[in-house]
Parts: sequence; structure tokens; C-alpha cells
Amino acid sequence: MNLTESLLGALRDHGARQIFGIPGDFALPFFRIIEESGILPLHTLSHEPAVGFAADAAARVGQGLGVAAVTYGAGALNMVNAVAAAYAERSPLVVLSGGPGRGESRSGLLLHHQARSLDSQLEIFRELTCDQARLEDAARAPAEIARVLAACVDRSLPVYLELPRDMAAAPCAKVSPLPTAPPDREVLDACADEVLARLSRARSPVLMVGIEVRRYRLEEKVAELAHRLGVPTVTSFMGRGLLTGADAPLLGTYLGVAGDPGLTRLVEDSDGLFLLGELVSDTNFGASERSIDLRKTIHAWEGEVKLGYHAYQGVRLADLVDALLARTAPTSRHFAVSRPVYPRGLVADGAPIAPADLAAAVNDLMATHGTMPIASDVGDCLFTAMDVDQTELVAPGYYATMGFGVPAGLGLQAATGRRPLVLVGDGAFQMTGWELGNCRRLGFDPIVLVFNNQSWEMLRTFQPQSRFNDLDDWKFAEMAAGLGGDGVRVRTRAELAQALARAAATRGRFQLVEAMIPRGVLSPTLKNFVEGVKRLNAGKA
Ligand SMILES: Cc1ncc(Cc2csc(CCOP(=O)(O)OP(=O)(O)O)c2C)c(N)n1
Ligand SMILES: [Mg+2]
Repeated sequence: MNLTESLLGALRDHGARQIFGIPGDFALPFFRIIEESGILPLHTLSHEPAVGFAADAAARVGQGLGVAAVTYGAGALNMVNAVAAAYAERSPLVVLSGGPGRGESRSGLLLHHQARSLDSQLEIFRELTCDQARLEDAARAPAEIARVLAACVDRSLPVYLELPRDMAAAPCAKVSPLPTAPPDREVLDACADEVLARLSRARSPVLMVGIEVRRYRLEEKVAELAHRLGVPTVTSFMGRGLLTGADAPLLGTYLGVAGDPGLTRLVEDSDGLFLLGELVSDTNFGASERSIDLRKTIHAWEGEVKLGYHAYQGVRLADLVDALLARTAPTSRHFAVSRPVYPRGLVADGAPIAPADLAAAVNDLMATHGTMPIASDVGDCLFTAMDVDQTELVAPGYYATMGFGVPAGLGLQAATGRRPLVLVGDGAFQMTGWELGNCRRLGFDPIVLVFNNQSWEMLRTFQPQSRFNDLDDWKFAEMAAGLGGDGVRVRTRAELAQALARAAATRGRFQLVEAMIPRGVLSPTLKNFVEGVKRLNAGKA
């Protein structure tokens, strides 16, 4: 066995099911072994940001790790933003970069693709990953790979592996995955007892389910826990789509001033808010009507459980959930909650299209054809997604980078085999929408809904006077055929309904529906968000 085969076997043992990548001369040797060994399927794309986004999405919905393989320098550094997004959103992404061979590193020559020094890339990724290794010694490599991949899974954070090109085929032993360290029972028991005591004393406990519940694959267990505790459950903006398919007492998504007033009050007035695997960020809590008193919350995040003024360290979320389930009795009383009502029944008439119509059209489509996993980009399309009925959703709801949507749709289909729906604005499509040109070769056929308002509309809502928010009309639908798919531009609600029905009935080619939206027409959620934030800021002024 060689070093690359040993690494590929370890990636598969840790849950990776595919590799996204773009080769280069520093990576050709290990790309060749990836292709010839067939240990993991290789999906090559066109631009490294998309490689990172696709691998990130696959990590979020797949069995474990997402793998992004790139060449040294120009390739890996092209992917920095996507890896930063994965770090911010706790995605277990493995960055696998080729690198200069040991001999050429000592040649004294400046090497192509080198930035400042031969270590610059490693130093940059040290800031965006939780563990790193340069595999320059085949004897040490199995232990280094085991350590780095264990960190990736355990912390659900990106890691970095650099493979010098003269090491790819070096003989190497198999990697033995590290055993998971057992929890500190005393800490875990004390923590679980105190969490339950707090919740039982609370007059109005609420469970808010965050992204770590997905990252550690705990959704079914958490749904059961919510029933046993008899506690209503919500998700945050970032957590939207969690618990889809799990029988949870899910009330909806907390959006502060932009969301359902009753749900907002329930969360903000709670004297026992249990933030389970939740990121306390501005996108999740920045639009709070009333700031949440974190001293009254129970916050489990990144292996720490904070209660009021003290915290328990080294408590894995999975161990905490198991300990809480062990202390609560199963119940047949699966209490029902009034679930949110999402818009349906699009009026298919000659009226122009608003984002709310797109949500209704998507809900109608899923009611007829079954739910589809959704990949959303940043922009009003993501706020519109809040009005789409509960379904699996991957989106950079916190890091908020554009360009995620289309590549993440490819990652979704690669990881799940299910046809995804992609929601993307015209500005974001200009960045990575062209990756659709790889669908025919890779066998993917997403339905892509482009919100074309010929504008950076999100920015315009905050700074309407700036003309730089005006975008041109790129006529995306006309370009679909050249990329190997089908495209249609729709201007009315009737055309929209017809186009989505046709897209759903057509398999084997990506379907691009370009919905023309008048500038300034926003989704209800974005409109409420902008008005609410302005009201909050006016109150603080
Ligand atoms: C990689 C990156 N560069 C810039 C920005 C900053 C930004 C946030 S939202 C936005 C406009 C999005 O326009 P789009 O047409 O896609 O959607 P919509 O607003 O609904 O019209 C920009 C430029 C971000 N977030 N990421
Ligand atoms: Mg736009």
C-alpha cells in the first residue's frame, strides 16, 4: 500500500464518500492514485471555491467528512474563503493539498505557486483548521493522518493535510483510526443533573436546536429528548432545516424581529432557554427584539456547557444528549405543537413574481413531487427559504459568503443521491453558477431557481442610494443549453408554475429557472428583518 491509498482508506473509514477537486502539477501523483485506486469517487470542478463549497455541503449532509483536494499555492489559496466558511460553520472538511517534493524544497530555487515562503500556505491554513500535517515521512504518516482525521470528526472543524508530490506513492502502512476517548463520567453526570434541574425549575423552558446537532448526527435523539422533556423546540436561522424528518415538537425558526412574534416572545421570555449545539452569533441573535439574558440560558457548544456563571468543560454533545436521555423516561405523550403555516397555492396568473411567490411555488412543487434538499446561497433567496416548508437546507447562514449555492447543490446530490433544489441570486450566480457546466459529466441534475433582480438587492436595502448595486441583465437562462442543461426565463407567476412543473418532470439535465423579480421587491422575512433592525438601531441611537 502507498501513502495515498492509506490516506484514502482512512478518509473512507472516517466517513468520506467522495472527493471534490482540481489537480495541478504538485498534486498530479496523488490525483492519479485517487483515480486509479477507485477507493473514493473523484468529482472535479472548475474553480477551487466551488471545490470547497461542494465538499463542505457533502460534509454537512453525508456520513462524515467532506474532502477538497487541490494543488499547492494557486489551487489551495483559491479555496481559503470556502475553508473559512467551513470553519465558521463547523463543517468537518479535509483540505488535501499537493506540495513541493522534499528534494525540490531543498533546491534553493523559488518554486512556482510559492507565495512568500514554502511554509506560507501551511501557515495560512493553520488559522482556518483545527489540525494540520505535512506528510513528509511515510513512517510517521499513519499516526499523523489518524490524529488529524480524529480531530476533524471530534471537533467538526476543517483540517489540513499537505502531501509532497514525491511522497504520494511512497510505501506506507494502513492508518488505524484513533479510539474515541471515554467521557469523564463525573463531569458528565454532574452536568446532566444540573441541566435537568434547571429545565424542571423553569416556568417556560425552550429548546433551541443548533448546527452541532446536525454535525454530530443527533437529530433523532434530540427529537426524542424534546418529547421526553416536554419542551417546545425551535431552530435558529442557521439551524433552519434541522430535525426535518425527525418527529420533533418543532415550532419553527427563531428570527427575532423578522420572525413570528409569538415564537420570538416565547424564546426571548424563556427562563430556561436551552441552546443545544447553537452558535451565539449576530445572524442568529442580532435581530433579537429583546436581548436574551445568557445568564438564564443553558448553552452547550464546542464541548463546553455553560449554565449561568459557570461551565462544564470537555462535555461532548453526543455524550450530553445520551446522558439526558438516560435520565428521562420514554413517553408515548408526543405532544403536538402548532407548526408554522408556510405559503402555498401560488396564484398562477399574469402578475409579476415576488420572492414570496417563489416560496409558495417551491412549497407547491414539494407538496406534489416530495421534499427536495435545498442548497441556498446568500441573498434574499436565503430569507425566502425561511418561508419554504421544513426540508433539509444547507446554507452559509452565519459566515454568509456568496457563491455557496450551486456548488453546494452539487455536493448535496453527490453525497445523498437526491436531486437538490438550489436557490441563488443573480449576483451569487455570477460567482459560481457556471459550475453547472460540470453536471452532465458528473451525472447531476439540480433544479436551480435564480432570483434575478439585476441587483445586489441585500446591499441596496441597507444603502439604497448606491448605484453600484445595479447589475446588468445577464440572461442566464439563455446560457443553460451551452452548459448542458435547460433554461427558461419567467416573468409571471403563471410562467413560474409551468416552468417548475416542467423542470421537476425533466431528469438527467440541470434545470435553470430564471425568475425575473422587480428591483426593490423583497421577501417578507428580509423586509421584516431590515425594518426591525432599523427600528432596533433607532431605539439604541
Ligand atoms: C463572496 C462575497 N462577496 C460579497 C459579499 C457581500 C454581499 C452580501 S449580499 C450581496 C448581494 C447579493 O446579490 P444577489 O443578487 O446574489 O442576491 P440579492 O441580494 O437577493 O439580490 C453582496 C455582494 C458576500 N456576502 N460574499
Ligand atoms: Mg440580485
